[in-house]
Amino acid sequence: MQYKIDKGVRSENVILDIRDLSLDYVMPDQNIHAVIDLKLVARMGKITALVGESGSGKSTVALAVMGIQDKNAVISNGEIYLAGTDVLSLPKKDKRSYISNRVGIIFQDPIDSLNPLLTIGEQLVEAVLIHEKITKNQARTIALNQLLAVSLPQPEELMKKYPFMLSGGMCQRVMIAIASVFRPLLLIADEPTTALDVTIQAQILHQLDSMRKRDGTAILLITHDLGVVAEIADDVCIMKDGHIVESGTVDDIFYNPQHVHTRQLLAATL
Ligand SMILES: Nc1ncnc2c1ncn2[C@@H]1O[C@H](COP(=O)(O)OP(=O)(O)OP(=O)(O)O)[C@@H](O)[C@H]1O
Ligand code: NI
Repeated sequence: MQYKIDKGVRSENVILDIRDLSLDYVMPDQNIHAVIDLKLVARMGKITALVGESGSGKSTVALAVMGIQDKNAVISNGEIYLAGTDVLSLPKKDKRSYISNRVGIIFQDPIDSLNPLLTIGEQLVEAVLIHEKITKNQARTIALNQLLAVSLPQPEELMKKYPFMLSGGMCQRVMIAIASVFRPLLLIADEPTTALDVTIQAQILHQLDSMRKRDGTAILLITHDLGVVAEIADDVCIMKDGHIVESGTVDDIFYNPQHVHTRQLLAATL
């Protein structure tokens, strides 16, 4: 089967281009229209924020891009172009590796995302070895450098520790180190700072920003916190009830909001 490829998408530094995506959750008594005709673009070296209240469909979008949506999810329409190829048109056998070679993801609860039974070092080395054909020792060196890159002190000691021995903020940095180990084109961060206290939040956002600058990663930042958006995002998509009701640059959204829902969100933040 021929994949759907759009070369134009590639030339404009567009890493992710979601076109008219509709996704339903099929329930015994009804279908929930979780995503409706959604359009969203993420560009190389830019942070695109996907903002909306709880239940608006943000995580559903993230899972659909990763190809790991729940079993009862049905995509009824649309395309998800990742680096120029519509991942929805890829055969099942190619889809997982195509996506996982290009996209990293971090979730709200870093402690749950790490394996409690393996040390930080084991998990990082494993992540390196998935993507590179190198020796364990070489992978260890890369792992140590990754921990330094996310400003974690004493990486040698840290490698020997288990996740429960770390604070939430440290775990989230380890997750960023794991997600960035293969320099993904796109990083999806789903509420990455929600579970953390304010000073740690700022440090994690700083790590995402330096990943964007250093590697040119396109970042899709999912949040309901417009304060975070103002601080770090380039572009913003406002989501409500499965729709994008408004999108634009940070300045557009904050200084010239068009949609009543955007104004309500802004008013609630002040
Ligand atoms: N597997 C599922 N089956 C049925 N409904 C689901 C399923 N997963 C999510 N939903 C529903 O789909 C809608 C969108 O959920 P989603 O988790 O994408 O929202 P969200 O914007 O990420 O919310 P939050 O900010 O709380 O994380 C919600 O109404 C949710 O209850
Ligand atoms: Ni969510």
